[in-house]
Amino acid sequence: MKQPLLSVANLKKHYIDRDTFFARKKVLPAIENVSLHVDRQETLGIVGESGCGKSTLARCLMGLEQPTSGQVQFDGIEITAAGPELLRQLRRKLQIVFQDPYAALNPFKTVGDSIAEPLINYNLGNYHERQGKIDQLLIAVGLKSEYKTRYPHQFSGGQLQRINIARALALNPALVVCDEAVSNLDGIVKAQIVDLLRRLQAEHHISYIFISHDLNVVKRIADRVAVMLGGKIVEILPAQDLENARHPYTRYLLSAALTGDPARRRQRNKSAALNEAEHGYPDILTGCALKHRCPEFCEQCRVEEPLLKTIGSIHQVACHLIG
Ligand SMILES: Nc1ncnc2c1ncn2[C@@H]1O[C@H](COP(=O)(O)OP(=O)(O)OP(=O)(O)O)[C@@H](O)[C@H]1O
Repeated sequence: MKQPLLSVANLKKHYIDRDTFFARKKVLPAIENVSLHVDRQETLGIVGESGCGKSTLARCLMGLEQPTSGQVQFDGIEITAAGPELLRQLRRKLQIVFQDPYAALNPFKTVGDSIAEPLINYNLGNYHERQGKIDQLLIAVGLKSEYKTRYPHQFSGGQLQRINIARALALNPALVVCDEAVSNLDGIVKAQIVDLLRRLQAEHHISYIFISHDLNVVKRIADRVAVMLGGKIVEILPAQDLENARHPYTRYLLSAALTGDPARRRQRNKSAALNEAEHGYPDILTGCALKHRCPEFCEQCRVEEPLLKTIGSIHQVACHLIG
């Protein structure tokens, strides 16, 4: 059997919140027992609402943050046990694209200099070779090579994200983590960047971890989708099976993603009204919100007492969406 490019086993990250006034410590479990893998040239989508632990997971996978426990193996090498030099070498193959394309670039540097930065850090090529590589990268992401002398403020958000992608590709990575990389972009530009990522994947044989709170975008790019809730992965399923997902939280996310369709929205309003009449809660979250009335649901999504707070806020979001 082929070894996955990335495998994660029982990963946990707990933050400590120190209350200086009362000198007390509170443990904040950001991620809990996460296990997953990413194959070569595969895109794993990670979806979940704000605060569910997606970015913390990304930072732990990249070796940017030390997990509390668990293992992350990249290309057969244990990242969590790697020393600084090994980590530096591994990072060549592991890149990240962040949400805010402007903040990710130095406003005082030309975009050419920003793209050249990783090449200089790893001592790759001389000045002329690097200029050639910058030209190639800009063209690969659909921009003109002349743009390399311009500054970030001279570009649109979509163009800036293309520049960030070019920089992420400079070291020929095997895995790129896209952490809400298209969330700040408008509809058509978002779709163009997703298409660009897919083309680059085919051309450069890259794997992606594509993190987003937007299931519609994830469906467009991912081969498999991991659904996160309260720091845990509640299910991982092939993207083509999403519509038939059985897990109530995945169904809730699908339902929230459908709010743009007026017919579906009316249908949901009707079923929510029926459920509200019966249980006092909308259908999607009946089980979670009414834990004690529906233990079967809670067992299914492994909801524990501390998570009920998160569920409570999700419930409010759902009520809001249903209107
Ligand atoms: N450095 C930190 N110290 C303490 N708590 C943290 C820290 N970073 C994240 N957290 C907490 O961990 C939880 C998960 O945060 P995280 O940013 O990973 O969520 P997320 O799903 O990426 O959310 P968003 O989509 O809003 O960025 C949150 O409750 C957050 O407050």
